[in-house]
Amino acid sequence: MSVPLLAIDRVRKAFGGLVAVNDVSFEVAQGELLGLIGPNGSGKTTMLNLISGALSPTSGNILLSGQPIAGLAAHKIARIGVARTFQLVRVLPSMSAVENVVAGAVFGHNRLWGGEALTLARELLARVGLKGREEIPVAAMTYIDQKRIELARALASNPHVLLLDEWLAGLNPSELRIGMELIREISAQGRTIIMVEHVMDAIRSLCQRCVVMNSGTKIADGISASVLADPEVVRAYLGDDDDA
Ligand SMILES: Nc1ncnc2c1ncn2[C@@H]1O[C@H](COP(=O)(O)OP(=O)(O)OP(=O)(O)O)[C@@H](O)[C@H]1O
Repeated sequence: MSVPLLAIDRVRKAFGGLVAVNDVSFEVAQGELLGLIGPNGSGKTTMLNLISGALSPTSGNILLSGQPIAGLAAHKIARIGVARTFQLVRVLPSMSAVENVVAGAVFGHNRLWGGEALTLARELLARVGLKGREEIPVAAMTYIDQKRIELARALASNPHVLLLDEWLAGLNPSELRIGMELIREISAQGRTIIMVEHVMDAIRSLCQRCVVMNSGTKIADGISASVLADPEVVRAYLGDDDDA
């Protein structure tokens, strides 16, 4: 059997007495676009923080192409090939769009410098729909454009795995369509993606498979259409602010 690109193996994260991630295991295949869903506070962002190295697990293993990465510093994991976007966009506001993306190329897995980094940054900005706006300071750009920049910056490191933390949140309906199309395109180019998302239409339409967490525990893992119809999953969401 071939090694999965990413293996989460009985990963646990406790904050004092609160178990935010409770012995969760799942695998992600090369090229897969996996949805990671669950009600508010179910442990999704904590899981992304464990994969990207912002947090160390209390126990369990995380393997990227068979190599253990759990507990390594975030910058090391970035170099090995994991990039992410954040729930609240994190861009460098005083810098231009292209400078932000160059930063991703310089510090990530790819590590390009100078002209090469600049060329890649311009290509990626065009790909996310920002051609002609490369030199504008990020602070002067709209929210969706800042999200595009953050995505381009993550892609600039040419990551093996791209983690999207509610990348579609806060977009209006027409921006949402554009955003979904962009994720679809990036996935079609073969990039492996885990997307944490509350927009269920996006999960249904983009992710063939999804993993569901509730109170830190994995409660479902499978084909999105059947997982979303699973009574336990529906129950987990009842009473939650699912804005889908
Ligand atoms: N650094 C931390 N210290 C203490 N508790 C934390 C920390 N980070 C997360 N938690 C707690 O862990 C639980 C899971 O939080 P997490 O942010 O992972 O959930 P989530 O599924 O991403 O939620 P949402 O959909 O609302 O973003 C919550 O109870 C949260 O309060």
